[in-house]
Amino acid sequence: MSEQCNHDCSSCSADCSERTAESFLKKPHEKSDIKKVIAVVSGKGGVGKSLVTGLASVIASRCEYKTAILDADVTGPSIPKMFGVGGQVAANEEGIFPAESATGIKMVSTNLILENPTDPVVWRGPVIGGVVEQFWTDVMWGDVDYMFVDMPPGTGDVPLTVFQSLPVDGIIIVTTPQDLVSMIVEKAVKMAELMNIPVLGVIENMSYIQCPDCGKKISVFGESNLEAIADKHGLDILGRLPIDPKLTALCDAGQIERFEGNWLEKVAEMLLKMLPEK
Ligand SMILES: Nc1ncnc2c1ncn2[C@@H]1O[C@H](COP(=O)(O)OP(=O)(O)OP(=O)(O)O)[C@@H](O)[C@H]1O
Repeated sequence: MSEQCNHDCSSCSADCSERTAESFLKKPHEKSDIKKVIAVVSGKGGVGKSLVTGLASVIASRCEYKTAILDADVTGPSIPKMFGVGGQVAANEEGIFPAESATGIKMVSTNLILENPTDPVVWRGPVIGGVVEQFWTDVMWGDVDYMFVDMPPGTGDVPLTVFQSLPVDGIIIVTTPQDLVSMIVEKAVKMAELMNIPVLGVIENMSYIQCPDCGKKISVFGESNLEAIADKHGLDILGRLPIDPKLTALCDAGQIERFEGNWLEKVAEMLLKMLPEK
């Protein structure tokens, strides 16, 4: 403990015995009142984490929750495009105003900060972590029931910063049916355990394709071993998403809010249980 200790670990860099994981938590902006924070993670890139973040947010919004997305995938932000949100977010001397989608989902993303959204983000880990923290501390989010955090892929430096700085209530793990991915799911589960954050469940993306003529489901990547992994770790399976060209088209057109499909009904049930009062 330093001699001038004021017991506010967030303003002190000393690594003393008084410091707890909680003390790394950053305070949100005073104009933010965020009830629940759910992080969407994947052990590796390209499994559809952003798509699941988008769909879960649309479901929360359809359940009439005030919904927001913090796009923590700073180097590969895809949320604004999926929602057809563009331009730069506004700011004043007090802070940053989040952008809003057509149905009123609030969001902040690096792509809404950069002058040109096709500029690559070539920042080092600590800078990226700092940007995510600022999305939490400097954005005037207002009243939010559910905030979904689209995490950077993997279990590295930036996810660690996010888990330490934001009061994450639970995580959703996104996976695909390949065998390699099951190992990666275990990494995500173990990271959540280390951080003491509950795993709300797992969603398998690209689970199958459905024949448009006969309705048969074809497991393109082979049979999934999701049940075995879920059993091993006591995880709920929150849904399985097909590979659906309509979803791709909606994402590309910025129309994700129009998706139809009941693949993630269990997500709605979970949200209604976590926050019965709106
Ligand atoms: N089940 C699916 N059906 C159809 N298209 C899909 C599906 N999953 C993902 N896609 C398409 O792939 C694109 C990339 O997915 P997404 O951005 O969600 O991956 P990601 O895991 O977030 O990637 P990264 O981790 O690299 O950021 C989506 O915009 C969508 O067009």
